[in-house]
Amino acid sequence: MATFPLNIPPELLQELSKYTTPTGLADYAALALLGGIGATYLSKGRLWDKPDPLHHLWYEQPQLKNGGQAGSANKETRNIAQKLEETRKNIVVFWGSQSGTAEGFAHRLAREISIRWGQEAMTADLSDYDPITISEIPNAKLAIFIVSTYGEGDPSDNTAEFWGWISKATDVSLANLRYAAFGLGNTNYKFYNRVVDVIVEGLDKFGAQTLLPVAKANDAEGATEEDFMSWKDDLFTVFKDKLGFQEAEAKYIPSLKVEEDESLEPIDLHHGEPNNRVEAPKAAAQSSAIRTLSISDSRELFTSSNRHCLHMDIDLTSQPELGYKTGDHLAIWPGNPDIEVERLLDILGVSSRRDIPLGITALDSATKITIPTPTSSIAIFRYYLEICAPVNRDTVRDLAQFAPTPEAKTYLLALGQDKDAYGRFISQTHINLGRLLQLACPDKPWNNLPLSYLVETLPHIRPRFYSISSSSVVSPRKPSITAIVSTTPLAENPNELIHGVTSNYLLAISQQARSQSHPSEITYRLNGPGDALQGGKVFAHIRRSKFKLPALGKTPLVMVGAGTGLAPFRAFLSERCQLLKIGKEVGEMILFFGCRDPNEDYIYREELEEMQAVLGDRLRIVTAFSRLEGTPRRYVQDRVAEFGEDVIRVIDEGGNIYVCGRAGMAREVEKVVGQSMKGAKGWSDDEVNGWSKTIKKKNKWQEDVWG
Ligand SMILES: Cc1cc2nc3c(=O)[nH]c(=O)nc-3n(C[C@H](O)[C@H](O)[C@H](O)COP(=O)(O)O)c2cc1C
Repeated sequence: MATFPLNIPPELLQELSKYTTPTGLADYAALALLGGIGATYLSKGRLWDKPDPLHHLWYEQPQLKNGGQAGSANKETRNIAQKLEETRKNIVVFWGSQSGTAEGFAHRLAREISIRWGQEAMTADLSDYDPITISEIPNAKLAIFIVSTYGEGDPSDNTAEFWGWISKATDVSLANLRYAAFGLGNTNYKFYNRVVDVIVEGLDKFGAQTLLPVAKANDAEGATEEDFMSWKDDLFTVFKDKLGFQEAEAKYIPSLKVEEDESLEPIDLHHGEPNNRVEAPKAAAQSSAIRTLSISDSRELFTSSNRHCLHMDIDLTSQPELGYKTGDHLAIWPGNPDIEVERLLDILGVSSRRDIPLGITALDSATKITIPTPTSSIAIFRYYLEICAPVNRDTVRDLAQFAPTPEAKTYLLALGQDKDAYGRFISQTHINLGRLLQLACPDKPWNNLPLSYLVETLPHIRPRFYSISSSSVVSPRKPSITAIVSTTPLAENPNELIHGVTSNYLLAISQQARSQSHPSEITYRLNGPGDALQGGKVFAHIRRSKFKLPALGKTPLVMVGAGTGLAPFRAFLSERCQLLKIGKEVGEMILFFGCRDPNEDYIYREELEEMQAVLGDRLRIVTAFSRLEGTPRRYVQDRVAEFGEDVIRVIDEGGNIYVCGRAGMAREVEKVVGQSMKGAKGWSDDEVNGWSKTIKKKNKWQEDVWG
């Protein structure tokens, strides 16, 4: 074993030596010393996928917040059959969801099953129950699975345990289980809807009986919502024709009570602080708890007509327990813009009662409350519910029953009737709830629309994830993020802009620091609940990622990034510069970077040039510009194809390949590298596929991609 210039406890050294090659460890030991972060950095790379003996050094264990009822299901039975029995439910809708879509579908489905089909149904977070207990669900009951695929064909955090069980279980009989399954995915990803496929394969293998063929939503087509609704129609046909369920008029029956309670003191309320109590246990293995973090610096990397790109440094000094590793993600919890919050309060007629304490209670023991209670309507609309998203067609039809006038009712029923017409309407308007209510009935408040309906129906605010663009060695206490501010003109009405919730919230913070207003004059309560965010702070947490540099500095790298997909490579390169500065060997690197125009959105250009000067011919930067006047459009995948020979040589020499950006781009890159492999080695398609599977398994090909 190499000797270490660090004060590392012997037991830690012994543990580390199991996972890391001596040379690689030496590189990072030296770096760690330089970065002033001690031995903790040594856990990067290979330790990642092993049980992490150093976990506590990096990631604070999530802390549950006292008070409130949210998450109470965790204390209850983990046997789903027992839970169904205790709560007298006939149907369980399990959900596995990362960003909330599958979860929202599960709640909607369970409610519709109860209301329209008179069947007692409950939803269940897959992580709340022991997987084996599905084998005890009696044949008279039904289980429905709604699960999304994430990462690279991976389960969501809350599906991980169930997935592990169903993939590995032996000797299980599910002969009693009757089920239906729906998957959420996107064909831009290589492993399209893999999670639902694996789950269904497992259920069938163990003898479960399916009610109807598995169905899948494809987000690439923007059709997730309509795919879900048509599967739901098919399921309901089975209910009627095969199971003989009787259909009743769909009338809202609340499963929650949301009630004003003036006896509560404001000090006891949840004013909008994020819901660690619910979020933390689900994400415990992957994430830190949600914290209040300062933005120490922010600047615009570029500004064009309706595009901004922000660089922000986050300060971890007030959170000594919190750390990150190069390649991790930072999750930002946004607040909704004032204009939409006010619109909803007004249209519901609750503006003057916005601060009155609200208690939320479950009306039956199978209902889990996921908004912290007690709270207030202003907190609910500003911080807990996703009020800016376009309204789905099911909700449009549902809302008709609460309409203040017969005309508004007729309008909503007609609007929600036709799938294609509604699709066109949404692409022209991207209409959110407040705007829809205003459109349907501009003159009267919607007094009959219960808050409980909105709490049950609207998706809950989720954080947005950003790939950290700094190196944890170079900048251990200041992770940076690089955020493109999303402002999309409506396809059919380019003067109307759709503002991305989190990125515009970040832009407002950044503008405030410069005493300027948001360019579209959108305002937010930037001081946060109870002024917790005063002075440019955000609610945020750090999420572990598998996107990691190899342990050895001399391992060659190919990096392919488009737009803000450059973010993690800025981190990788600065880390490698640091290695070189301390006399370590650094391998060859090729960075492919794509953007529109070098004069518009070539982010971090000067920094890259400086790093190029340090790294010399170890780094080659290959650019692709898609909108440079007078030149043909070029994308990163075109450049990777051009440099195919070099890419293959680097891979053959043991190099790693990294891709960061949109999933569609990542697929194109994979295609062109496959073609280069075929040309160079005379391989067949099968051989290329086999090779690509193997190098991904070995973490030699890693992706950090999004929709
Ligand atoms: C980072 C990321 C990775 C994804 N990976 C996959 C994938 O490997 N396969 C797939 O079919 N869909 C993938 N998707 C698409 C999601 O499954 C899809 O957007 C789904 O609607 C999300 O549902 P949820 O909100 O319930 O998690 C991915 C989406 C994101 C943002």
